[in-house]
Amino acid sequence: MAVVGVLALQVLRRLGVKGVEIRKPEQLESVASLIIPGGESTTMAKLAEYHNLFPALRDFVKTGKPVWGTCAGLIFLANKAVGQKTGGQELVGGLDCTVHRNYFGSQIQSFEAEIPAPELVSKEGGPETFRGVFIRAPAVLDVGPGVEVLAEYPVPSTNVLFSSSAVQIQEENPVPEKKVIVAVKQGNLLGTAFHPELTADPRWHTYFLRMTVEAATSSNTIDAGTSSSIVPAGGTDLIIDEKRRIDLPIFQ
Ligand SMILES: NC(=O)CC[C@H](N)C(=O)O
Repeated sequence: MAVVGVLALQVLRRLGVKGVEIRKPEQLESVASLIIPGGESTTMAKLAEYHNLFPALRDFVKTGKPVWGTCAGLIFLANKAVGQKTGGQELVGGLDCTVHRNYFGSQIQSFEAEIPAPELVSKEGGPETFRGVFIRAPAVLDVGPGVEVLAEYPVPSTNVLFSSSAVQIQEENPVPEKKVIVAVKQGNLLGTAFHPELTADPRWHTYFLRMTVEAATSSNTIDAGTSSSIVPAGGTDLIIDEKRRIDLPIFQ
């Protein structure tokens, strides 16, 4: 869990953005947006409970400031999760969708795939697809009306998935390719089932930074002034104000 958080911080650093680790509820008051990274959602929930972070995290979501949940973070953000350990786990909620915690199976069924994401490409440019790294990954089973689907993984019909997942494919009776939702957006909430910080492609990060800048600008928390620009791989400039640098915290 910590490793993923550190990797995520490295991507932000590469992009010239300051990330801070959130360990106490009051730290959430001074940040413009929040990334809830991957890990193991049951353990993360226990830690969040122990540090009394759930009420502050829910309040943060309600402020409308951008929150990005990736992998276990996506599970955290979902209104509903299935496939949980006995006794379930507390969720932050806010993202109107149902996720399956281990949709693609166990650790050894982790995989990588090229996935199209038209909305990401329209904002960040670059190749039509991104490389999705799925590690014991969740998937979104259904979404509410206000949720935009940003990426779907066309599960190859030869793939035999985890027996208790929503899709079961028997070899003697192959079903046609099924599209599984792996990235969603609802207002300022972003959810991804994969690990973008494990690839060299910064576009999901710059996409979220753009959301952060836009939200901060519209709520007038950024002064006009000297600004530097981040040029993501896609080529589109992302303007980040240098005077009041945006803190992008990693909750882990
Ligand atoms: N890579 C991940 O974050 C895996 C998440 C894991 N399936 C969970 O339940 O938390």
